[in-house]
Amino acid sequence: MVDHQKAQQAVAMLLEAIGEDPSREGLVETPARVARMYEEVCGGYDENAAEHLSTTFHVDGSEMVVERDIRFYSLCEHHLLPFFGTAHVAYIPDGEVTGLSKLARTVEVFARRLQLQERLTAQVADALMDDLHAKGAIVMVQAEHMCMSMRGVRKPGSQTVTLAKRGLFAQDERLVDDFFRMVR
Ligand SMILES: Nc1nc2c(ncn2[C@@H]2O[C@H](COP(=O)(O)OP(=O)(O)OP(=O)(O)O)[C@@H](O)[C@H]2O)c(=O)[nH]1
Ligand SMILES: [Zn+2]
Repeated sequence: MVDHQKAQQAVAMLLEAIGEDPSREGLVETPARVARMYEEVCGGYDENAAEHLSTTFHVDGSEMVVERDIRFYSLCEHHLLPFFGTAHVAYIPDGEVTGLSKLARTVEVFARRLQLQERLTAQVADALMDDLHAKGAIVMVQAEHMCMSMRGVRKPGSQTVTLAKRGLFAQDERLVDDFFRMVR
C-alpha cells in the first residue's frame, strides 16, 4: 500500500525542486494523481504469485506450455522511469498446469514494482518452479528502457534481452531450442 500523504508531500517537493509552482492551477492535483498512479504501477508489492498459480488443473503428459508476447510495463529502480516490452514464459508441468491467464498475472505481479530486468526475469521463472512445482521453467524478456532512450546514453529502440532457465531447461539445450522455435 502506498502512503498517499508521504507520496503527495514528496511530489510537491519534487515540483518545487525543479523550479515549478505546485500551487499553480495545472499542478494542484498532480501530487494526488501521482500517488494514485504509484498505487497502480507498484501494485505488485501487494500481490502474491503463489495465489495466482494455485489455480491448477490435472494433466497426464508433461509437454511444454508456452505463453508468448506478454506485454508488460515496469519501472527501473535506478531512475524510476518505465521499461516495457514483452515476456515469453514457458514451463514443463509436473502433473498440474495452471490457468493460461495466470502466467500473464505472474508477470504482472513482478513487473508492477521497482525492478531490474534481470530480477524480473528470474522472479517469474522462480515462481513457476516454487509455486507451480514445474519440472522446468524458462523466461525471456525483451524490453526498451526509457532511462536509455530519453536520457543518459539516449539510444531509443535498443532492446535489452534477458533469459532465465530453471530445472529441465537448465539441463537440456534441446528444450531451450524448442522454446526459441515456439516464440520466434
Ligand atoms: N542491469 C541493469 N541495469 C539497468 C536496468 N535498468 C537501468 N539500468 C542501468 O543502471 C545503470 C545505472 O548507472 P549509474 O552510473 O549508477 O547511473 P547514471 O549516471 O544515471 O547512468 P547512465 O544511464 O549511464 O547515465 C545504467 O547503466 C542503466 O542503464 C536493468 O534493468 N538492469
Ligand atoms: Zn534506469
